[in-house]
Amino acid sequence: MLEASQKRARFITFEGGEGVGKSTQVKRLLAKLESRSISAVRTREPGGTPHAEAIRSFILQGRSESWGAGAEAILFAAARLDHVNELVGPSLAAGKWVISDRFHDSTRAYQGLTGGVDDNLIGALETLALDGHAPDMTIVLDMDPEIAFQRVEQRAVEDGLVLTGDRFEKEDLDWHKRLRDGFLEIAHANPDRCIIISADQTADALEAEIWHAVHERFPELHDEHGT
Ligand SMILES: Nc1ncnc2c1ncn2[C@@H]1O[C@H](COP(=O)(O)OP(=O)(O)O)[C@@H](O)[C@H]1O
Ligand SMILES: Cc1cn([C@H]2C[C@H](O)[C@@H](COP(=O)(O)OP(=O)(O)O)O2)c(=O)[nH]c1=O
Repeated sequence: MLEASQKRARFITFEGGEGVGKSTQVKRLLAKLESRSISAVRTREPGGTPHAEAIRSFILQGRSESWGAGAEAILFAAARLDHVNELVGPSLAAGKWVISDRFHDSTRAYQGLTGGVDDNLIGALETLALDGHAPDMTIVLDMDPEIAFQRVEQRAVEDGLVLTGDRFEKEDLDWHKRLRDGFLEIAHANPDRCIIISADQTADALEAEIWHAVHERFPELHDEHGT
């Protein structure tokens, strides 16, 4: 029998470049947990709360682009602090698992490793914004950005949209390759928390691999909910 402390709600984040399938897999993992009667909430960054969504629109419309990567890192952290205080922390305290489409590793990868923001600033912002709520597990979806771009284009066609690209989707391929390396570097530096999974497989196969990894990581899923 597991101790009560081992049954606490878990915080799982998905990370990776644009179009690797994070949103798709966040939804699928949530459905899987709910089908096992585990209460869970789906959220995203930047965003998740009204204040954080306001910061999201501001940044993704490109309005802070000229402020530089350091100021943008602070804006993402401000959004994160609100998200953690208003949604992540209270949900976990209420016993709900939280599954987030991006979290603090995105600031480290985009603004830090790719954008050149000093590691000390990134580290200080993490301490402030996380307020002790580091994820229990981070799934890094890894894929060649060229293939991911094709997916993003396809998504735009399916949605009947003209692909204009937001603030970061507009960066060139070399930038996205550096970003990919950044996420891999973060995952290798945090092997207890992060798992790297190849996103270059069907959504069903990816869902199965992710569930296997989550199931393996959290013993409480074996005890009460089976596979
Ligand atoms: N495993 C997959 N194989 C092929 N296409 C996928 C896969 N997962 C998602 N897609 C499609 O690729 C596009 C981007 O997926 P999405 O989940 O929105 O990625 P992200 O959240 O990482 O930007 C969508 O059109 C989605 O339907
Ligand atoms: C959370 C976060 C996101 N971002 C970027 C990554 C994405 O380009 C954008 C979020 O837009 P989003 O539409 O969620 O991108 P995707 O579909 O690829 O997940 O913001 C940062 O640069 N820093 C951060 O801390």
